[in-house]
Amino acid sequence: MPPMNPGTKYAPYEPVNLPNRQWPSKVQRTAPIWTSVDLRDGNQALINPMSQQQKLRFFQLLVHVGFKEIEVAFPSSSDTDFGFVRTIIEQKMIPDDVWIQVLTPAREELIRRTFESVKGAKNVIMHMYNATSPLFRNVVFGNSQEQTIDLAVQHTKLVTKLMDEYSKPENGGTNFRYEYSPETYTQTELDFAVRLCEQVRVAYGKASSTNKIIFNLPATVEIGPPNHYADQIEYFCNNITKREEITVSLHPHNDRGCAVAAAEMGLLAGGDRIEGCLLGNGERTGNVDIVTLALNQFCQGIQPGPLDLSDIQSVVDVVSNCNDIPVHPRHPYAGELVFTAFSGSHQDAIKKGFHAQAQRKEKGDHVWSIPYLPIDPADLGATYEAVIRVNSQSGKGGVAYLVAQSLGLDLPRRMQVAFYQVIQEVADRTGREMTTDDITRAFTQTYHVPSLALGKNEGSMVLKSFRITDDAPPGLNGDAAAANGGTETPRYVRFNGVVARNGKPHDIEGRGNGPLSALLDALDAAFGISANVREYSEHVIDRPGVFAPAAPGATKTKAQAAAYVELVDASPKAVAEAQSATTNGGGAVRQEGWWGVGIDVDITASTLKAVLSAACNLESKTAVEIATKAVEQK
Ligand SMILES: CC(=O)SCCNC(=O)CCNC(=O)[C@H](O)C(C)(C)COP(=O)(O)OP(=O)(O)OC[C@H]1O[C@@H](n2cnc3c(N)ncnc32)[C@H](O)[C@@H]1OP(=O)(O)O
Ligand SMILES: CC(C)C(=O)C(=O)O
Ligand SMILES: [Mg+2]
Repeated sequence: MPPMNPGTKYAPYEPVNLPNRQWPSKVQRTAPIWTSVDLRDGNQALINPMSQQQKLRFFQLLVHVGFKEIEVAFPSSSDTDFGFVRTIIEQKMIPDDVWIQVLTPAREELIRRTFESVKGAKNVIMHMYNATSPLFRNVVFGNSQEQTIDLAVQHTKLVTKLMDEYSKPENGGTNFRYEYSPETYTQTELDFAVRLCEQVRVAYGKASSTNKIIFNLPATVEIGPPNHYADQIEYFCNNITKREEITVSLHPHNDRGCAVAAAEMGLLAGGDRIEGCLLGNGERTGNVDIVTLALNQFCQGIQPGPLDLSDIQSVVDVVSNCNDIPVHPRHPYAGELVFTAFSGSHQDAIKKGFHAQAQRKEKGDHVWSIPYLPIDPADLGATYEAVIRVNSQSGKGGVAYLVAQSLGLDLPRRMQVAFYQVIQEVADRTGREMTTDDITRAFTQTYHVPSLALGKNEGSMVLKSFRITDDAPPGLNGDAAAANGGTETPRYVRFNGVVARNGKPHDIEGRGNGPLSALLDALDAAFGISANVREYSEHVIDRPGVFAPAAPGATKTKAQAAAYVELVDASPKAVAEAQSATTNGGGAVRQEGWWGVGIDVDITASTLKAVLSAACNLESKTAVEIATKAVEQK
């Protein structure tokens, strides 16, 4: 069968003749009026429309989020909808500054029923619609253009009359505004739609600059690209008279997946107001998603009016529960995975971005600028925990970021590589994502860092006590330093200490030009562990985390220091092997290094502990096994 030719089946949209269009060079600087239609358009699209209880819960969320206009029902459709409107009015659940909106078709009995439903409410937007496109005129109503205008005009006059009645104090004293929707606006001839709205405005007779009539221009079905919608809105704004008495409202649906873009371009084209649903529920592919729209504005530095989405998880919970539709994990801003980077290069950039941002902040620059994160997750109530997650696609940057976040440790770059290799191996062996908890446990166990929170693994050699004393041949240390200006002099020290080896205490002793080399000398003498230091660094732990509270025995006021040491095996056997590998390989072969970490309030003690931690790993060469066990034993 030959492939179907869509050109014979589907008609393209009709471009708008708008040679001097202005909207493409405009920039949005203010928030529109936001109107939620979750409880009407969203509700009518559900497999099971919401119960009274669910509608109440949803309504409370909408009020809490800050909506001042809420389409609460299609009251003539069912007892549930009618009853819901009565409940929120009679139980005084509508804040004084909130306008409820109710939708009715242009049918007399349904309009009357709709007015009955809102009796006694303080502020009501009465919303009437009829479809206006040729397809609907011909197929659904069998109406000409003039008959369609007549339908809208006659029923608008009825609306005006009923508004007069229901606004009398004895009938409830309601304040009314009128909204009219030429349903299927985007498929209607534009000049006809404008002519129709002009006549509706005249029939309404109450529009003024302080009581604007709302013309809601729906993309009932999204049939063209977003620039087409914008052209249609700009055309309407240019051609309707008394623009100052009109609120132009946008009501995009998402059939082509472009509702957010259509709304944004429609605002540039002159729209004042948006009707949409939280997280994009609604007929077929949904109404425009107000969460996305509002947060798109927020991260352009625009306060999205009264809307407060700083607790996005509550929004997700209520919306998905009431609609009984889950939120996609990649839904903009709200999905579970939208702040998460698994891949190594993204993690590396994010980690560097956070570091640079902290430095800029110290200089008073607070502007958010982090690679791959268009918005600060904290602004939506999300934790940074979600930002970086580690699996087999992750790199050293991500692992180091999690260690820094959970333990407050800034690993030296080459140690990041070493620990990353351990974690990669563990991820491959276990075949699953490494959680922050997994990585934290693996780290503390691999480097033998005892922690109150994470239990003990002190390794096979534990420092119990120590003393460092000057041990210079006569004339060196202080004397020689004084003699040559106090700068270049080697300083000889003696280490005396007790190290428990596999639980058994040993008095050990050594000499060197500093505490670190003196301890290495002692380890060689006592246990035959011969090693050289390749890298050493230290820092104060100044971030909240597992090690921020003082360790047992530490004074509360003194911060802990972290020391990192990399040792290489200096035994004659290892040195000979390295030499022969270099000779046979034709180039310098870098010997494997073994890292250790020490944490203590005393900087010398943290250094000595780091040496012992590295020495344990050098001796046992089982870092990956230890880490795997730590993860699996959880
Ligand atoms: C794009 C939108 O979202 S529009 C909103 C749509 N939402 C809903 O329809 C949800 C609630 N609706 C309902 O509960 C029902 O449809 C009701 C109660 C409004 C009406 O029910 P029914 O009287 O059984 O009519 P039904 O739903 O079949 O509507 C079709 C009739 O209404 C007419 N009609 C449709 N839209 C309109 C309108 N906007 N104004 C006037 N008449 C209309 C049709 O021409 C048709 O008339 P006919 O029976 O003489 O041929
Ligand atoms: C009732 C109207 C505004 C509507 O929901 C639509 O056209 O999509
Ligand atoms: Mg709609």
